[in-house]
Amino acid sequence: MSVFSLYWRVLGELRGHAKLAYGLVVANLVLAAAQFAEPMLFGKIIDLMTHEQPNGAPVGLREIWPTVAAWAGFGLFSIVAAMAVGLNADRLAHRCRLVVMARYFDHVLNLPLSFHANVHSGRLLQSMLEGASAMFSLWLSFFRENCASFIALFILLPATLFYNWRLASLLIVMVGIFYLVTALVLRRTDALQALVERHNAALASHAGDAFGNVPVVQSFTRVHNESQALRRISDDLLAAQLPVLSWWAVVVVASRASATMTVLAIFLYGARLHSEGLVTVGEIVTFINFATMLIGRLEQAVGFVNFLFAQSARLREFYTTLDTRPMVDDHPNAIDPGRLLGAVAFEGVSYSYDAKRMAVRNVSFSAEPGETIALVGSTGSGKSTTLGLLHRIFDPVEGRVTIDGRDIRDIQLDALRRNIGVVFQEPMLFARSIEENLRIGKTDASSAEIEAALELAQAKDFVSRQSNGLETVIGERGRSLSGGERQRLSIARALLKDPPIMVFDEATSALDATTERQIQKALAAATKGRTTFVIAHRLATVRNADRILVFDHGEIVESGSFDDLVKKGGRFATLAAAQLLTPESDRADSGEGGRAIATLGESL
Ligand SMILES: Nc1ncnc2c1ncn2[C@@H]1O[C@H](COP(=O)(O)OP(=O)(O)OP(=O)(O)O)[C@@H](O)[C@H]1O
Repeated sequence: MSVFSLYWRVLGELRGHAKLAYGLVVANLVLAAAQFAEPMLFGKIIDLMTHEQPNGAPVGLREIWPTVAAWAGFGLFSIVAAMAVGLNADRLAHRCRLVVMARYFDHVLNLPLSFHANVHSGRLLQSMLEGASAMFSLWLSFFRENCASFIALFILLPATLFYNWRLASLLIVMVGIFYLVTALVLRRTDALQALVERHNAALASHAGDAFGNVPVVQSFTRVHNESQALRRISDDLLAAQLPVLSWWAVVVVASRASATMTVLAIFLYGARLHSEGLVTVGEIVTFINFATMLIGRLEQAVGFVNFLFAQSARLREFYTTLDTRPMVDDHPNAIDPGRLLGAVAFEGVSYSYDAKRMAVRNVSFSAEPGETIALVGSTGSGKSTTLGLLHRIFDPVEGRVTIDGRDIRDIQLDALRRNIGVVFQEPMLFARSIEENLRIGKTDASSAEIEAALELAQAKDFVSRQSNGLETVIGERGRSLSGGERQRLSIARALLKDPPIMVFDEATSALDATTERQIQKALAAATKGRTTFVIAHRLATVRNADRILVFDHGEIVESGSFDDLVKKGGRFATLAAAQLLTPESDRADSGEGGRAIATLGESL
């Protein structure tokens, strides 16, 4: 998108307040005309004062006061009108800034997880704030300055030809030269400005990345290296920025020089025309005022173009996100089936992230309501992708997923997700109170329901130990809680939602043995009466699953109950042997993890 079509789109954002916006444009037109009338009336006053009366007496105040009064009237009107325009423009810009921010916020929250997997959340926040504030400045400058400048340059400047075409031609030549110099500088700086923006983005993303990984930076003693890397980017940024600044300095010098030259030319040419009786002194004064005013407008216009180019990368990034369409969307005939029973079937499902390699290939299985299905297999074998297809993070490229016999693409997305509770590997809690975090599962949950969910999730004790109980605010991503406490809260949250289908995506993999045992109890409660899918690396945790699906390279290579699979002596049996049947070697190999497995192995 070119810079000017970008600007056009930014102005188009005002369409929600079209009446006020058009009113401000008309007010600008009137204001620009009044500002042009002032020098003309001033020139008239000079002419009246220098015009001798027939009796040779000097012109008195009586002869000139109506013109002076009109001049003062226009001046006063301009001040009041400019104030009214400024105030309303300010209000409009503030209102619209909040509107576009809210639109961006809603849109980003609706974008699929596959989009969020590839974009840094800090970058999205920055883009929302910077994009909206760039728009705010552009709207404000449009109504306060650019609209009046546009009218002055394209309507009133040609109109001066009717006033005195000779002096008007000088003004037009000056504006023409100014335009050429600016266009040249824009051409020269276009590529450089793009480079500046690239370095700016690199600077922001490097800093964001480092801030997000402070523990790693400190423990790996990388502070110096990270600072050095930031300085290198800063040096590149400065190297690209300096030539751009030099070119814009050329514009400033050219504008000052052309201002002085134009005033001088009007003065000299005007003096010659005056000696030939072709202009009056008042007209010369009028045109000198015109020139000064136009130069002011041109300087404003250059400042604006410079600002627009500098903001273009931010605006593009803002609109790129806003234009990203969710890959999964509601089918026009999609329905809300209410609460589902939870009979899930995958029928020949395949999915590819990059349209080259299949992450999941021809996966078929079914689960009756209330059954527990475990997905196991080596890392990267397609387990999370398979379950992502169940709650429609993305849609299959082949095959279909059904619930209660209905293709999930025929179910409204909100309705589908209301029926599926997901406990993520990373608990993902909000920097809000424990209660607010739990209520995300069910906004209108009663105190008794909250208590019951906490009890089932084995979370009641630690919550009551918090300084403010349920009111305790748990910090960014729940950092003031331990990993196990966070995980139990996320299970309680899912339990409050009370969906017929539950998905546990490696919910216990990062926990110690004691916590894992507590969470196992919570999981057992959470799965009762629901169709449950569990991704697990520790096979002890899926001992009681109704069916285990063993994944390899995106395909199901074995399926059956724990005992059947162990008896079969295939891939699962090998994995189980490594984890459960040789606890001694595990103990030696993996310390605490080994002990956990051994303990669980014994309990099986
Ligand atoms: N967002 C993504 N973009 C591109 N490829 C992806 C993405 N997510 C996963 N993949 C690829 O798809 C394949 C399956 O990944 P998936 O996460 O489903 O495996 P997994 O069995 O759940 O692994 P793990 O046990 O390590 O979580 C892998 O090769 C992975 O690299």
